[in-house]
Amino acid sequence: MAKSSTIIYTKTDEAPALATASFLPIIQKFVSPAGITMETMDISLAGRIIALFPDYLKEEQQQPDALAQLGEMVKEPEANIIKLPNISASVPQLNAAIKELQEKGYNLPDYPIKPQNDEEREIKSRYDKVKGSAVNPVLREGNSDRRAPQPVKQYAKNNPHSMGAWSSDSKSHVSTMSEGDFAHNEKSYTVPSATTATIRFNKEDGSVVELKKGLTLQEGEIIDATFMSKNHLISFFENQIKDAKENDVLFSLHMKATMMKVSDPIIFGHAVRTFLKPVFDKYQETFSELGVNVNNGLGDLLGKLEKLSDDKKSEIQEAIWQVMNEQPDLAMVNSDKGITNLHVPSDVIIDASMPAMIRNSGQMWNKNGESQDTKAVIPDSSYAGIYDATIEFCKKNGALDPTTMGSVPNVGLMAQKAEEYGSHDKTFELDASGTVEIVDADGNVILSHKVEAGDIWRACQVKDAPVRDWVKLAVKRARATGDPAIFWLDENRAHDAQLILKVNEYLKDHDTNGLDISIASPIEATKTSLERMKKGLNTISVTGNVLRDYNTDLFPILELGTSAKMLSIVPLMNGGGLFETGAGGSAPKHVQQFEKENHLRWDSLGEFLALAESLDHYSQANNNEKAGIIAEALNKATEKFLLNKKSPSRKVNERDNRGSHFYLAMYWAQELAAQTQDTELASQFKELAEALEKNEEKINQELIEVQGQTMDIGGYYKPDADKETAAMRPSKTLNEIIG
Ligand SMILES: NC(=O)C1=CN([C@@H]2O[C@H](COP(=O)(O)OP(=O)(O)OC[C@H]3O[C@@H](n4cnc5c(N)ncnc54)[C@H](OP(=O)(O)O)[C@@H]3O)[C@@H](O)[C@H]2O)C=CC1
Ligand SMILES: O=C(O)CCC(=O)C(=O)O
Ligand SMILES: [Mg+2]
Repeated sequence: MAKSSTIIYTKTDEAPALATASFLPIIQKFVSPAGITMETMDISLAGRIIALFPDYLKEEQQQPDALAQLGEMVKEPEANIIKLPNISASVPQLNAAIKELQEKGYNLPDYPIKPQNDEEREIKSRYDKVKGSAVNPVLREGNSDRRAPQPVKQYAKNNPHSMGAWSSDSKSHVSTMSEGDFAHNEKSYTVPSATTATIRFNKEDGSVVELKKGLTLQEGEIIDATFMSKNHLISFFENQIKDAKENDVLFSLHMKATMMKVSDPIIFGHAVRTFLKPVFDKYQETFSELGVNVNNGLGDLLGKLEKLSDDKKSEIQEAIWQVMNEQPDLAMVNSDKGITNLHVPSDVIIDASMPAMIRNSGQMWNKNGESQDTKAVIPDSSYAGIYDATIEFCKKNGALDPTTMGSVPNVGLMAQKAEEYGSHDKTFELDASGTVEIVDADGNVILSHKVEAGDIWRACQVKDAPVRDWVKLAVKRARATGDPAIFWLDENRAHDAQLILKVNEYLKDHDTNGLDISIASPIEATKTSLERMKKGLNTISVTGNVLRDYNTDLFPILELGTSAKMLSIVPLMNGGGLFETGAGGSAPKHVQQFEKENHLRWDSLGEFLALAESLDHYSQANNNEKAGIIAEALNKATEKFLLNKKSPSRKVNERDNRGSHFYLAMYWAQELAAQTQDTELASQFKELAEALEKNEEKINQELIEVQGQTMDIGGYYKPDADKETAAMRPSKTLNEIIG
């Protein structure tokens, strides 16, 4: 049970976890006068791994399964959770985290990629629970409301970020499949009455495999099935590699291998294999012996070569470089270190990578560290069109102007593992040709596909209650803002056609008088939204789960320069509140900078916004006036923070994340001292405000003088808690004031 006096602040990974070590003590100081306890729950990758293996660990090493507990909590009306971004681990990240924990004395088993016996299969199935996007879908028992708050938008208009210029002769473009992909093979069905289904694979040789049993389907639920044809995918890659070479553009693959943890690493693997086909043809046997898993990227292959004798290693490395030379240049993740777009599946994540490319004149980095026109390869065509439409818009109109452009907030359907993002347990790479079918409890075949060996088949679900709630939230946002709302749904797509029937039906439950609510395909909706945006007008995008993810990086990155400044609320369907911080991730490169020179450029604005919403929700849910006043003061402090430009600098020896927290605290205390609704609170915070003001210079100095040195906090995935605290709270003066 969630206690009603408690707000949960999640402990996650990387930059957000570092920021928490500095910011949480400040929060605790400010909320305690309202009787609120801030409790942390550890959902970091390391924490989640440890929680999986109590039977392998010493008692003092064990940790409870905080994610499972939170998963229950979000269903209770008292839930009030601030959720920071966490690592959605690819296999290379998972392996690195396991290795770090093993080195710290945790007797954890290795992750068995190809389990050989029951014990290994059991270990793998445990690890698969923490792999990829394993946190967000569990916590998201509500739909999402993501937008740029007014002061943030105003700040961007007054202080525009750089936007790379676009020219009409840019060769950059999006390439996507025109047949054989998930989009083109999709079939969809709305369940008339509750049933329990089975996913059955009738193989060509006559054998039958039950891929999944006990799939419960609720009345009114939409279920889709589709597959990606391996043959079509490979010939698509072959054509695109050739085309990139001919047109002298960088080849760049954009996937969501973290969130789409089953399908997308396989697709990624096919890209690597196709790119290096002659090498794979020649050395397949050696690669199998080495246990190369190409789904983990070129990095895995190169790493495994280290096990070979020097001669053999050089021979294969030589062969790889030779093929790489003949192929088009790859977009680079890090040109200095020679890390390509195909090295690690979690290095290039489409939601963040495509907007970054668009903001950078449609260019990515080549091996010489120069930016160059790029072919963005997005195999499945379900959503690729929105990036194509945006790129074509920029070619025609030039870059958008942050000082005048409008906004595209989002209302996203994501509750209860909606759509593709809940498909992992129903995604299969097929080992033979045959027919995959979903069969209901009465033996009726609901959906069926003919497949070939190597195809990736998947089913996606969306329950009825989340759809109703999503429509309600869309109407609410349209009413609150007066802005037009567009449901981004394509009547020609099987799933969307089913959803459109529901949207039209459920809109009737609301007063939509005077509101401008329409339905348009994602491509048309992109065009309309961009045209309006250029004129300074706002358009609410009401989308499914994948476009929620894409749009809440795409538009914010163009509008605000980053999605870190988004307000990201999840009104939980049972009445609680989940407050996500920003729309971005955990920015691993910020940690690298921190370790190199003790400067953390993570901007906690997302945390400030989420915290204010959480306190406001708390105040209303518990009739706690003080919490409301503290929330309002925080919002005012955040405005002042923006106005006075106290965000972290990107450069060492200037104010970083820690210094930005100091300013937030000072402004927050000043606002609380100045308000007149609660004189007790005012007097409590007056002294604090004065102490912070008086020591401003000294604290700044203490926070900056520690920078410029390497920083070791005793680990990456599980840092040493004391070292982390010491690193993130280096100002003695500030610590004494905060306590
Ligand atoms: N909700 C969640 O839990 C999410 C988790 N993730 C996870 O995050 C990791 C990294 O993903 P990636 O796709 O690189 O996306 P990120 O959002 O972490 O990073 C992309 C870039 O955005 C900028 N950025 C994002 N947030 C901030 C911030 N608060 N302050 C300053 N800059 C910020 C940085 O750019 P620059 O430094 O150039 O300014 C950063 O390099 C992955 O493990 C991914 O799975 C990703 C998205 C959401
Ligand atoms: O859960 C994840 O892997 C990423 C989530 C994400 O990118 C988002 O919600 O915007
Ligand atoms: Mg995202």
